[in-house]
Formats: sequence, structure tokens, C-alpha cells
Amino acid sequence: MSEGAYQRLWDSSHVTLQELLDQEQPLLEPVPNRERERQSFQYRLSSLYLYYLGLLRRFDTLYDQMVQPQKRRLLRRLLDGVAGRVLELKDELVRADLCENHCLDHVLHDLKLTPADLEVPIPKYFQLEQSSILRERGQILAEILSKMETLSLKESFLEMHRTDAIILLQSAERARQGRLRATFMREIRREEERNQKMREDGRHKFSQDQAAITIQKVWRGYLQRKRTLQDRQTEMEFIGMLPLPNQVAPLGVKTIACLGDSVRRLLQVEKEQEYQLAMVKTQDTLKETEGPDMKEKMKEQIRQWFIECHALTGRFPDYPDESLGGSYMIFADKTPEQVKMELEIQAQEGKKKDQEKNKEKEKEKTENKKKKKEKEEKTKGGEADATLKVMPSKFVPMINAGHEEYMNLWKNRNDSVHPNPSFDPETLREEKRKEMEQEIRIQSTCCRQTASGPVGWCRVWRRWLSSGTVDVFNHRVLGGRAPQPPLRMPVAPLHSSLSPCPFVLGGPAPPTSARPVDSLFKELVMFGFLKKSETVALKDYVGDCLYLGSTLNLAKKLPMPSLFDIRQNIALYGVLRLGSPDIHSMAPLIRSILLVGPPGMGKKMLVKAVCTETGANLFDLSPDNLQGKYPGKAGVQMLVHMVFKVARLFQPSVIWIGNAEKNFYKKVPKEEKEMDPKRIKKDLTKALRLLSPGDRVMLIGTTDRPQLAETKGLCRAYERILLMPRPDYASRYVLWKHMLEAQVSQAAQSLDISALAKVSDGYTPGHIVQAIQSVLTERRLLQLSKRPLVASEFLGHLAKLEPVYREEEEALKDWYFKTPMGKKMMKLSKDQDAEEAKLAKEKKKRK
Ligand SMILES: Nc1ncnc2c1ncn2[C@@H]1O[C@H](COP(=O)(O)OP(=O)(O)OP(=O)(O)O)[C@@H](O)[C@H]1O
Repeated sequence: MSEGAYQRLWDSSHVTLQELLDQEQPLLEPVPNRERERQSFQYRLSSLYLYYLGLLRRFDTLYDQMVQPQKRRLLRRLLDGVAGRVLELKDELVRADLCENHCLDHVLHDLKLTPADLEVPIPKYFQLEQSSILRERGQILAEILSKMETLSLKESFLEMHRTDAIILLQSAERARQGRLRATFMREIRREEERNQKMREDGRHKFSQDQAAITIQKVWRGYLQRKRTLQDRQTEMEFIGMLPLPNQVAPLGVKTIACLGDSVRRLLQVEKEQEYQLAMVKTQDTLKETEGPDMKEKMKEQIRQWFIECHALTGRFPDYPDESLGGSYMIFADKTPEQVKMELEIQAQEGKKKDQEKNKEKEKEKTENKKKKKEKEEKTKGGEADATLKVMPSKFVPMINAGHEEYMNLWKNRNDSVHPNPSFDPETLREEKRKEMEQEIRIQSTCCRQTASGPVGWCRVWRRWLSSGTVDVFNHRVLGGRAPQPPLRMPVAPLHSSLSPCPFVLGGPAPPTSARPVDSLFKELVMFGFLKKSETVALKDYVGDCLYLGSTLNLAKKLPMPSLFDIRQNIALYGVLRLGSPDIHSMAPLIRSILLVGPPGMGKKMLVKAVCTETGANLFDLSPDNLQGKYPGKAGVQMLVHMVFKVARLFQPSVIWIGNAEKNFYKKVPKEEKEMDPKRIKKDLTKALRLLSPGDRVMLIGTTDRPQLAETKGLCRAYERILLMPRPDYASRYVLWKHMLEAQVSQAAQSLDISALAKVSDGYTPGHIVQAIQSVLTERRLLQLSKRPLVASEFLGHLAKLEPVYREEEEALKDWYFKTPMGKKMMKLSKDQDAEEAKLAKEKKKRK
């Protein structure tokens, strides 16, 4: 696609954005929490969520492919804003549905969208723009690990004696010879058997006709089977169940498209460098040509302002307070009277506000008490909240600002058909001029260094005015030194990446404060707490969505999350939050997630996918990994402190706890008493609470037996609990298809995948992977051309595996309904039932 095509896509995206922004305000109005209103509220939220998802996809493509650097800067802000709004809306959906998975099939249908539109896109820049620091860190980790590996290899080599090595070689060689001999003997035996059979069969002799009929039968059967297969193929192609042969290999087209994308990315880098150079040049030129004039004008303006004020009021006005904008008030296009009035009004309002605040505080206190009482009464009476409404968004103002900038700067350009991919010098100059104006304004009004530290320049002005030592009429000093503009802008201390760790508040200094972070990083790698995560893309977590969610809801059956829902939730809770600092700092904070599901559901795979998609470090604090390391109370305190400190400083980070139930055991089993799995519990919960917006650190726990843990403690540590039940038919179908086609191209055409999906009910994706791996050995893959794959081959292997029994899954569900979210979900469904029963009664009475 060309720059012009992307520009048109951008233009159309803003039309949708405008419509969405118009829908934001009505959502803020509270709605009574009754069945019908709740449904329409949920519908409005869901459609908004889907539209924003679509916009996110578009802005991601645009940011990835547009070349013009100034437009890309705006697109980045819009992309982050929309991603953040999607996260906020997801939170609202959870609050409205009281459930982590939402049945949006009817909304999809109404909006004429497809299930693919439900997919949460992961911005491509998360991976493409991973900072060099992240890459360097990966290299350091690989280096440390390879050093450790070579050391352990050396150690293991040293241990083997020469005689042992010879014995090992000899036994391997003898085994090889034995295998060869056995194969040879088997061949001889088979040959003998064949000969014997031929001798025995030789007795039945066919007549010529009989032989011809037999051969014809076999041949006709073969031909018919072939024809039937071809007919089936043509019919399937005709009804669209199989792709047409000319559609099967669009690989060439795809590669060309990918190549085009990469070329545009290279062009982006080129144009960005050009833009950076131009920025420096423009800044220098403006400073030289317009800077001195601008400075003089500003001084003159301030002086003029004072004189006019003096002439009007007979006295010098107070210098505008820094909190009110300082000299900005003077530079704004206002007359001195207006400014004076405004200052006075603001001062009065400030006083009033203070008084009002005090009053409000008192009021709030009494109201809070009242609300508490009401809530208690409601919970006793079993009533639900009275109103439903959306929380004010932090991202909408950001999107609004971006939208306005687009409307003012980029919408009505003459070159919209063939836009110029290079930067626009006029816009750049305007931007830099504004920046310079701001800088000079600060220089001529703000900070000046004095013996007692930095003093606001406006304060100096004010002091000079109050002491009467400055002659504003002639712009000279009557006594003492005239205020001098600062020579240099004060530089705020950079936010050091090694800032004090917040994880030990108060009390003694942090135990690792004297150690460099690199050494802590190395220690964690050496002890096996910081691991190299395998590369797994989130899209490889295969699964289909639930197509009949709303129908199940209508039939009063609680729909369970599909694998698709789980993938989307991980993308929303894990990837989008950890991927961008801007999104994380403003989005609703989520510090921890717990994945609950039977073994083989892909819990570990999802943890690895979050790390891959965001470039996060992977810390392993699983109880098994803690065994024998950092003993005692002080040890574990030190470990948690170290892990969270390194995780925060080298963010984004994922702290993974496998078998998370062990940290919260109701009763520690005898065989695990020595391990003491609960020792980390207290410090972990404390450290988690100290994570704040902007700290891109997430705890992800995985468990298959949450029933063994104290539900309260577990739910307090993990803010979101995602239940992963066995895959349904649709998910099993796509799992089989995807995994088989990864090894055998067009496996779906020769195999009855639907039958495989049906018989594998109860098996997890892990089981399916195992069955495929055991059937599709190297040998079997070589035989495929002669002996096509059939579904029955997988059955034997599946039968050997232990499925997830219904009782096991029911136990997991029962546990889930005891968690806070599960309880709310149950309560809502009961309330709905009661409400419906009441309505039915009323109807009957009326009749
Ligand atoms: N939805 C899926 N799509 C593709 N592969 C999957 C999916 N779910 C699981 N797998 C595969 O199944 C195997 C088992 O997954 P994994 O080890 O992550 O499961 P788990 O739930 O963590 O198991 P456990 O509880 O035993 O630790 C892995 O090879 C993984 O790649």
C-alpha cells in the first residue's frame, strides 16, 4: 500500500473515532441496575469495546506502515490512547458482566463483524521497537547462562574415567551391531515365511477368466475410489469448504506483501533520521534569528503590563503566582484589568475553595458513613447496586487531544492523494517556535540560583517590586542588583534508573542498597531465579471462540471461557499493559494474575508468550525452585526484595510462580514440609502491594489444584483469576487442524478432523500435542506419500493418556465460584432468576 492509501485509512479511522468520542459522554450517566437497563448498558459497552478494538487494529497498521515522521508521532499517541481505552472498557465490561469472559456474539452479529474482529491486536512496535537495552540484557543473560553451561559441562567431562568412556563406547557399538543383526534376521525370517505361503497358495489355481475378473475387480474398485475422492474434492471446493487450488498457494503474494512492509519500515528509519537532523537545525536557526527578538519582546511586554497596571490602579500589581501560570498570565492576550480581575477572583476562589473543601470533607465523612450503612443493609437484604455507570476515563482526553491535532494539522491537506512522506518543515518550525517561546519564557521568569538555593524568577520580580528597588518605567534598578535572567536553564535531576528501591519503606536501609544492580542480576541468574524464556508467540496459543455464548446465557447456562477468551484476556491483562510504559502508567492497575486449569492447558505457554511479546524478564519463584535456596526468614526476605528490585529496575518483568497453591496451602503435606512452600507468602504479598502504576512488573501464578489453598489468601495475592476449562469442540477442531497442518500440509483434506475433535473430548491441548508427536515420527512422515494419514492412527495414543475427568473439572469450577468474582457471578444470576420469577408472577396476576 502507498502512503496515500494509508492516509485515506487514517482519514476514515478519524470519522469512526469522532463517532466513538460522541458516544463517550452519554455513557457517564448512571443507569438503574434493572435487568433491561443492565442489558442495554452492557450492549452499549460491548459495541464501544468492539469499535475501539477495530480502531486499535487500524492505528497499529498505520503506525507500523506510515513513513512521515510527524504523523507517526501523533499516531503513536493515538495508538497508546486507544489501547488504554480498550483496557478501561474491558474493566468496565468485567464490572458490568461480573465475569472475565464476555459473550459478544450477538453484538458481533448486529455490527456485522466476524469473530476475527474480537482478536486483541498486539501493537507491532512492542517487538520492533524493543529498546537496545532490552536486547543487551538478553545478551548478558545468554552470556552468563552459556558460561554456567560450559562450567557444568567441564565438570561432567572431568568426572568420567578413561576406562568408563571405553566401556560406554563399546556397549554402544555392541548395541548397534546387535540391532543390525536383529534386522537382518527378521528379514530372513520374513522371506522364509513368504516362500512358504507361496508354496501353500500355489495349490489353488485360477482359470484365466477368474484371474481376469479378480484383477478387474481390484482395478475398478481402485478407479471408483479415486473418482469418488475427486468428486468429493470438487464438491467441497464448490461449496467453499476447501480452498481452490489457485488459492492454496498465495505464498508468493504474501511474501511480496511482507517485503513491501519491511521496505516501508526501512524508509521510516531514513525519514526519521532526516527529521532528527532537521529538528536540531531548525532549533538552532530559530534561536539565532528569532530568539533575541522574542526575548526582548517578552521583557517589554512584562514592563508594559506593569506600567499599564500602575496607570490604571495607581499601584503595581502583584506578580502572578507561579501556580497561576507566572508570566504566562501576562503573555496571554488579556488587558491588565482582566488579568488583575482574574488574579483577584482566583485568590478569592482559592480561599473559598479551601473553606468548601473543609466543608465537603465533613460532608463526605457523614455521607460515607451513610453509604456504609446502606451497603450493609443492602448486602443483608441481598439487593444489588442501585446504578450502573462507567468510570471517567483517563485516556479519552488523550485521544481527544490527538483527534483535534489531526483535525487542525493533517486533515485538510492539499496532498492527501499523494502525501509527501518527508517531514513538513512549516509544521516543524511552528512546533519549535512554540518550544523556544516556552523556554525563553521560563528563562525570563523562572528559576534563578541564589545562595539559599534556586529561587523562582517571578519571586525575584515580586521581591524587587515589593521592595521598590526596580524602576519599571525605565527598566533599571534603583538600588542593589537588577534581576538577571538565568544563564542556563536549571536541569532537573534525571530520574535515575537506580533510584532508591521502594520495596523497603521506612526502617533500616535496603539490604542490597550498596550492591550494583548488575551483581544482583547475575546472582539471580546463577541461582536459577532469572531464566531465559522460550520464544512463544501469543497467536500460537490456538483456540476458537464460543459461538453460542448469548444463547447459553438465555438458556440460563453459565458459559465457560473458551481458549480464545483466555488468549484475549492474557493479551489485555498481560501483554498490552507490560508492553508500553505509557499505557501501564494510566491504565487500571493489575499487579497479578492466576491461571487455573488442568495440566496441559498451556498455562506455562501463556507465561512464556507474555515474556516474548513484551520482551519481559522471566523470574521463577516457584516453590520447587526455591527449595534449598536462601534459607530462613531473612533469606526469603532478601530474595523477594532482590527479585522485585531487579524486576522493577529492568522492567518489564514477569514473576512466575508455578504450583501457586503451594504458597497458600491449607495444610502442608508431610512430604513437602521440608520444602516449606509457605515461607514466601508474607513477603510476596507485601512486595506486590508496593507496585504502583508505571512499575511494569506482573506476578503470574499457575495452578491445577487451587482447592488445596486458602481461597482468601490466594485471591488477595492474585487480583485476576482466569479459569481455563477443557477445550470445547470448536477449539479442539482448530487445535487438531493447526497442529497437524504445521507438520503435514493440507492434512485437513485427507483426515477427518471433525471426528478427531469429537473423540478427543476431555483431552487438553497438551494431550493433543503429545498424540500428534507420537504418531508423526520421522519415519511416519517419510511414509506419508505412500500411506496417507488416517484419523484412527491417533486413537491408540490418545487412549493411553489420562483425560481430564468431568469430576475434576467440576471441582475446579466449584472452587472458582468461591472466589470473590465467582461469588458475585452466582449472586447476579440468582438475582436475575428472582427478578424474572417476580415479573412472571405479576403477569399472571394481571391476567
Ligand atoms: N492452546 C494451545 N495451542 C497450542 N499449543 C498448546 C495450547 N495449549 C497447550 N499447548 C501445548 O501443550 C503443551 C503443554 O502446555 P503447558 O506445559 O504450557 O501446560 P501447563 O498447563 O502449564 O501444564 P502443567 O500444569 O502440567 O504445568 C505445550 O507443548 C504447549 O505448547
